[in-house]
Amino acid sequence: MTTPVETVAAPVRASGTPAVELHGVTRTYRAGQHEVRALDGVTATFPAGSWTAVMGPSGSGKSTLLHCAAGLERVTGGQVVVAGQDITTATDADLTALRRREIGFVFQSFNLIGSLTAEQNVALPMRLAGRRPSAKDVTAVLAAVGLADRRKHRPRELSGGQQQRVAIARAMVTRPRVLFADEPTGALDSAAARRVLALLRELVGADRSIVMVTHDPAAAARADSVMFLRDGRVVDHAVAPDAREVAARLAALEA
Ligand SMILES: Nc1ncnc2c1ncn2[C@@H]1O[C@H](COP(=O)(O)OP(=O)(O)OP(=O)(O)O)[C@@H](O)[C@H]1O
Repeated sequence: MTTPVETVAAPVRASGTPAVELHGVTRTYRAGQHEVRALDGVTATFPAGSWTAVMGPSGSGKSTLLHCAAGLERVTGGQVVVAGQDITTATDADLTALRRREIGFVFQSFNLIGSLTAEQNVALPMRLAGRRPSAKDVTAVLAAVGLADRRKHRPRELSGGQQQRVAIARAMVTRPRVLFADEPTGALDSAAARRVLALLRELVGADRSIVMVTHDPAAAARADSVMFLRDGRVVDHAVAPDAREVAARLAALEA
């Protein structure tokens, strides 16, 4: 029996209102006759300005945690607070507004719109929020991810690593406080993955945090701290571990 660990990542730059707080969060799914407890009382704080990796064996609840923390899924019990706002009691309209204002999302499969150019993809979140995207802002974020010269390209005309950098630019353009990344390097070769991780490192700042699910110990080691899940519970936590330590702790959980 493992005792649940209450996690507080401790990056150097932590300050102010936490990016995300989870208080006793549970999420259950009904699968036929059975109930699956994907999250089982998770309490964790993700401070402002921190980069936290979330790891654990397959089925341990990583994606569920990310979706609940980002307000993409409702929790069954407990409380989720994003940028000081309790999203568990928010109306759908408030939640959508908060997500558009405070949250960016990057997925393993990039999720770009194939018929739109890089700059049109980047401008999309602002259009969805009913704001007129400024060409200057769009160009600036594409330049920040090293793709100013690819702004007219469509996703199929870009490499996987370039597509993921467009997806990161799209997530950045609204200047969200929290960037949630679900296996952002999972579909990339090691050189492209390194570039994406270096970009994420540049993004973490006084007011911006990253919560990243990954299976890759080398990717997790780029974060400020690593939270380990098993069976829907936080069972371990490491501050600034190297890749070998991450791999060893993960192997211990998978044993
Ligand atoms: N929509 C759903 N309906 C029923 N069960 C679900 C649903 N989504 C997730 N689960 C279950 O919840 C548990 C946690 O799933 P989750 O996808 O969060 O795990 P994970 O750690 O991200 O796994 P992986 O590393 O394999 O992606 C699993 O047992 C899974 O089968």
